[in-house]
Amino acid sequence: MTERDWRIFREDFNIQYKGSNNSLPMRNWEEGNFPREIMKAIEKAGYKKPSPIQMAAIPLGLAQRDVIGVAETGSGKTAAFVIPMLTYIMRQPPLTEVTYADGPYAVVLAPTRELAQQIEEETAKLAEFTPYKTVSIVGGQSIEEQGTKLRKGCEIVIATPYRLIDCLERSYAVLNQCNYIVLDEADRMIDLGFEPQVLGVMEAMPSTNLRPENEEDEKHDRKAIYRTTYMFSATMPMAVERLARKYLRRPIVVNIGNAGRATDNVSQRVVVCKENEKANRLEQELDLVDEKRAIVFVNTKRQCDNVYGKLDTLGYRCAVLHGGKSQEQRETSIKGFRDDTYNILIATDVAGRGIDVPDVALVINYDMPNTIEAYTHRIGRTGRAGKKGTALTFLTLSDTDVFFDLKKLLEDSKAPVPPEASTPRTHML
Ligand SMILES: Nc1ncnc2c1ncn2[C@@H]1O[C@H](COP(=O)(O)OP(=O)(O)OP(=O)(O)O)[C@@H](O)[C@H]1O
Repeated sequence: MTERDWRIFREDFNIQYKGSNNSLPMRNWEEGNFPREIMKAIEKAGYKKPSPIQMAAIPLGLAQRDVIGVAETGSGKTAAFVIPMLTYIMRQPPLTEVTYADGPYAVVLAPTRELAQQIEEETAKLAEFTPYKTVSIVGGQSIEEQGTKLRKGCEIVIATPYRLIDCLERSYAVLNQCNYIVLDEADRMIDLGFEPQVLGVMEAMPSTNLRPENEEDEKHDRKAIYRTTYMFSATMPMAVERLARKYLRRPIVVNIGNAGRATDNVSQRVVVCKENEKANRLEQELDLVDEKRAIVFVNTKRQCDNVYGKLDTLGYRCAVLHGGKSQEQRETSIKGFRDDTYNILIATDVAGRGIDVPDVALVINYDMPNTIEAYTHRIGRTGRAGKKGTALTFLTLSDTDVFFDLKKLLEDSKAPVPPEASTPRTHML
């Protein structure tokens, strides 16, 4: 293809690069030249063709370039970093009883337990035909058991930052030969105050393989191993850019679509109402959705239990997901929502990020979140993998702080803006 053809190809898939990049997008899986074990897993997963973020980011990971990936929710970011990660590991000497002691070859950090476990499932799916072991290191489970699993050795660790730092400090984990790190939902990890722990993990990795500051000093030996850092998220605030400047070497920014914009597959509706009208409206909406899957987001654990109590009494098949529940209760809720034991999940923002349950038809913001980023991630739980979805938000006079950002996002998405939500804040007060 000519340069003009490539430009048209990038425009068709809304792929934008920033940084000195000489890798071309991967138009189909065959162009990735992956080991056959990985191709077999991709075929078994039913991934007919790569999604745009995979087309752009996978070739960069294969070339061991540092990548900042910014894409809409539900666009396939997980496979976009897992596939090059597995290919990188397959290029390393197989680990043995002895060399396992130097730790894993790769680490993936995620902000929440649920997202870490979902990444572990996607990794297990894609690594099915390889001999590689993955250990999940998240809170809410016994750290001693996790230490035992780590001592047995693994190629990949998927972790939440706080628990991994705890394991490093107790010498349950070492990262002496880890040259591949992924920071998924990086903005959320910073929001949650995990920056010190993320820095601690980066510092525990060998610095000998950092790509040189200037390109001329790069080794021109194709077999050279450089540390690869992948940073992914659907929004990219300043704090994350600062982290990238500190730890990534001449990263290539891959932007698919307009970062932070709600996906086009989600039709958004906003209803302005009073707090005491929400329960009735919720019932009306759930009756319309019939037995399809719906997620109802609320802002507090108390509200979560309150809405659950109302719906359970009315006979709805519903479950709750919030930080006040035990890890076992949270896993039961997610598992039951996946296997259709429940078709309604009532959740706080712990489920808002990165949770991927197929065929969620409706997301209801029973409470409007406090930030527009949280709104974007919540509604991204529907309209995934190219399917359509609906998001309905109840807005009250106590949400005026976010009216302006919401109105702008709705206008950008060409979604209807209720007249009450478009009046200036002073008037509302
Ligand atoms: N190439 C593909 N073809 C079809 N389906 C895919 C492909 N890649 C990933 N998927 C599926 O799409 C869904 C969304 O993938 P994933 O969870 O990685 O999205 P994401 O961009 O990480 O979303 P989030 O921002 O919520 O983390 C998953 O069910 C995954 O199995």
